[in-house]
Amino acid sequence: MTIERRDTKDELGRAISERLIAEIVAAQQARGVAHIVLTGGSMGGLSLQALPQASGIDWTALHLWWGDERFLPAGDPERNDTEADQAALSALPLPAANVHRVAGPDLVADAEASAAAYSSAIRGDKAGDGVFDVVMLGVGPDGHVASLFPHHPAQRIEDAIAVAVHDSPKPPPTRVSLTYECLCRSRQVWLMVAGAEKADAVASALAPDADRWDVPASGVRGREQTIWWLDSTAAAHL
Ligand SMILES: O=C(O)[C@H](O)[C@@H](O)[C@H](O)[C@H](O)COP(=O)(O)O
Repeated sequence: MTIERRDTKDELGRAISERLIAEIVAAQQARGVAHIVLTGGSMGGLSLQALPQASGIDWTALHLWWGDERFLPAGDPERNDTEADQAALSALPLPAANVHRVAGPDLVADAEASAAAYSSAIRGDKAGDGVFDVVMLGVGPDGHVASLFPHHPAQRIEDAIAVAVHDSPKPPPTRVSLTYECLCRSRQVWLMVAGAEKADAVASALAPDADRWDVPASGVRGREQTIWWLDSTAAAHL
């Protein structure tokens, strides 16, 4: 586990974005393809900011996924992918088929059907082992990651890649999330946190006795690397 600190949220976002480009290039060199999981939240857009100017990326060999999605129709301003589109994706020369969106109510009957379709997409992909190169996750002030919330039963689902989440404490109430099992199969997991209101969650997640039921962010790790990207205010209680 590594902690990367930067003074401000902007510096943090820039550093993440530059490192992301380096990891995409490295994955493509090593395995011919890069599978990256994006996050919503305020760090989501910041993490993508340098991509439109990146050189050295084979755009046809880059696949993008999401750690969670709000169960809303395509293009809804509240969807995590809409935010990513606006932040950078629409400016990237990426084949549309490489952008793996979570289906909303315009495409499937319910969040269960969406989670099943998303799981099949991950399983059926060329990297069908579900091993992502980098999973990026924002962390909520309550310690949630993706749509795995403290004391929420969706956290307890096993033997699944993605789950439907109902009655989310953070609106909107219906979502689809990757499971711990899937997230922790990734090579690298990055937890990206900025802001004083997250300092307690960061300290709790990094405490040696942290329990993921109480602090979901403490339960995700990469197989090769786990990086906590923190600005100075989020790191204040460490
Ligand atoms: O669907 C969501 O609600 C987001 O994906 C969520 O999980 C987010 O990443 C965190 O809440 C951190 O968000 P901020 O960085 O905006 O605080």
